[in-house]
Amino acid sequence: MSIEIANVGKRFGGFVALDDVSVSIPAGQLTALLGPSGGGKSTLLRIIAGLERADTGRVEIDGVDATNLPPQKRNVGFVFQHYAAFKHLSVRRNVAFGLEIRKRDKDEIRQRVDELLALVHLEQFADRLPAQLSGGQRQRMALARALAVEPAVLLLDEPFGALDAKVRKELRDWLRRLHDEVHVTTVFVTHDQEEALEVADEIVVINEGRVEQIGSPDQLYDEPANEFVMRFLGPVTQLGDQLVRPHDLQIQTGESTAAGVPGQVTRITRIGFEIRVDITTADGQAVAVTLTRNEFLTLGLSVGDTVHVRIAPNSPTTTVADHGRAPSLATSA
Ligand SMILES: Nc1ncnc2c1ncn2[C@@H]1O[C@H](COP(=O)(O)OP(=O)(O)OP(=O)(O)O)[C@@H](O)[C@H]1O
Repeated sequence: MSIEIANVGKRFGGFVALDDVSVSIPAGQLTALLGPSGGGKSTLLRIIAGLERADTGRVEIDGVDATNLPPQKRNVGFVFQHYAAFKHLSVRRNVAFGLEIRKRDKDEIRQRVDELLALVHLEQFADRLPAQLSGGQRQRMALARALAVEPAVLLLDEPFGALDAKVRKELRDWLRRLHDEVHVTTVFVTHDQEEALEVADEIVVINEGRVEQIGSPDQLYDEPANEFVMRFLGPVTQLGDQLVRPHDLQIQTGESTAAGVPGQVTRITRIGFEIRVDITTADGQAVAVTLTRNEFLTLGLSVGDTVHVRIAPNSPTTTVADHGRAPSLATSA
């Protein structure tokens, strides 16, 4: 089911948490709300769920005005970062909970829970207690429980936030596959740009209560709407007044290649399979370039070499208004 958020505003006392936010989420899509901490992502998710009231604006779910509907009338499933399972109930009973309180038929519940446990790959853990599961398994149980009542919309607030990097990555792949199978309209909150870029069909970048950009991962990466989006989605460096990704810079050596900005290599650092080359331009600007190992070896660079740096054709760039800003390699999040 589709979700339509129109001109939503929310204040906490004098603090503006959401400022005139409008987002259309088509049915069946996997959408990420991405942004820095405190930007308003969770508040927006809670407003969609009905756990929080918007001060202004409208929320429609499947074409129906849900702005004033209580959470239980919205047909949404919700999973938080720190999921509270019933500790004394087995995994099976936890997943069955929503169906039991809806007084569904016993056989129907059993069949549905079996299907769900298979879907989240927890069949062999059905009779364990939540405390006997790993963090990742517990999150999968939480998702099975949220899916049990067949919500029209699944809302996930940093569902993998508390887990270690490897498990997060596994669950990310798994969420993508699950979504491809089940196609329930899903909105998840994350502050991790890699997670959003890898998993989502569409990303809503939210910062300081406002939508900075909405687009597919490719659109955001290739056509960032502004400096904030460019910086937030990955490492950037600055050449002149242009903000650019370090791997979109080209280094040229030799006399005949005067195209580009002259500079001197100040440092060479190997980072895994990439090489980072720090260059100080003739104007004194510090620029970071990343090269593949092969590019680096072909160029045969050493510290102290004089080179020219230029932006590769068709690379995404944004113009930086503030020239005084630190031009070094910076990653957000
Ligand atoms: N109930 C509340 N009372 C007062 N302020 C609140 C309340 N809930 C949220 N806020 C404030 O509103 C802002 C947005 O919070 P929100 O949780 O939506 O951000 P977020 O983008 O989800 O951040 P995080 O990734 O840290 O969860 C924050 O500055 C927060 O302190």
